[in-house]
Amino acid sequence: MIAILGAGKMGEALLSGLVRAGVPVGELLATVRRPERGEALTRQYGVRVVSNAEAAKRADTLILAVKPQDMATLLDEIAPYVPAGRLVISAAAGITTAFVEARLGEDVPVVRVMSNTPVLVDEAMSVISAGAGAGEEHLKLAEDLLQPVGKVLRVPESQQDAATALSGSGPAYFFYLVEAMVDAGILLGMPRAAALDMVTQSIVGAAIMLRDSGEHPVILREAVTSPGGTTIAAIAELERHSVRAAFLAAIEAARDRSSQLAAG
Ligand SMILES: NC(=O)C1=CN([C@@H]2O[C@H](COP(=O)(O)OP(=O)(O)OC[C@H]3O[C@@H](n4cnc5c(N)ncnc54)[C@H](O)[C@@H]3O)[C@@H](O)[C@H]2O)C=CC1
Ligand SMILES: O=C(O)[C@@H]1CCC=N1
Repeated sequence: MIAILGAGKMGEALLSGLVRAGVPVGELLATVRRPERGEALTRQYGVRVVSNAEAAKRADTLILAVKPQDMATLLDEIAPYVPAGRLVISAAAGITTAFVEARLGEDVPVVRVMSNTPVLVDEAMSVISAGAGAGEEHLKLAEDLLQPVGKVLRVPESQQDAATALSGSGPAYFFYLVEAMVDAGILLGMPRAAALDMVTQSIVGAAIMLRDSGEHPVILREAVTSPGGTTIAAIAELERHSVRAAFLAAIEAARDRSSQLAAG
């Protein structure tokens, strides 16, 4: 039995992925704060919604998907019901495995995962790390759960805040870029729907080339950039506005914010 505690946006995305991956819905439990939310999840997926205490008692694997700020309260609530050896997977940004172990006991194996919303289309990037009490078998269990919904990478826990900043938040940067490019299309007099189509297909095509060609992004960009042409005119403006430096600073800020989240 697998329980998702705090089935909000990320929890529901993971839940839907597990269902698509063929986990029988009878093997899944969810917990929520608002009853209407629970009813909606049961209606859509047929999942049983239970209390945190019941989920902690019954499930072999607990996936914690509440906001970092709500994690201490949730852990204190379930601590009396989580027996030694139960696998706990924390999906919250910034929450360390030590934070979870300190509240559930050192004999509870904890795996920290940072996934992202493309889990909804089975294209997640999930980055996992083992806590002090978790071993190969626990990492393998977490991998087996996450592999059907995307790619899984193991990293040392010291790199989790960086992974959160890069791939956890990553989809938001691309959506932001798409918004900005569509605005540019509007500025040039393009209808919004057509602009969105052009930008979306360009980002999908570029992403697939990047993933499937094995080529370095610089090579792919150079192939688009003709001498004296249009692309270099645009790149010159991006450089003039320090867009590369802005990305470095932005992702560094996200990493720093992730490392502060456990403090509330
Ligand atoms: N949204 C995203 O792109 C990503 C989010 N995350 C992480 O996933 C976690 C959840 O984020 P979201 O899904 O965006 O937030 P959310 O607010 O949509 O989901 C959290 C859910 O937990 C519920 N909740 C809070 N306390 C509870 C309790 N004691 N018992 C039962 N349910 C409780 C809330 O009612 C809410 O529905 C966060 O820790 C975040 O850092 C990680 C990667 C990506
Ligand atoms: O913005 C956040 O804090 C969460 C973590 C990674 C993506 N969304």
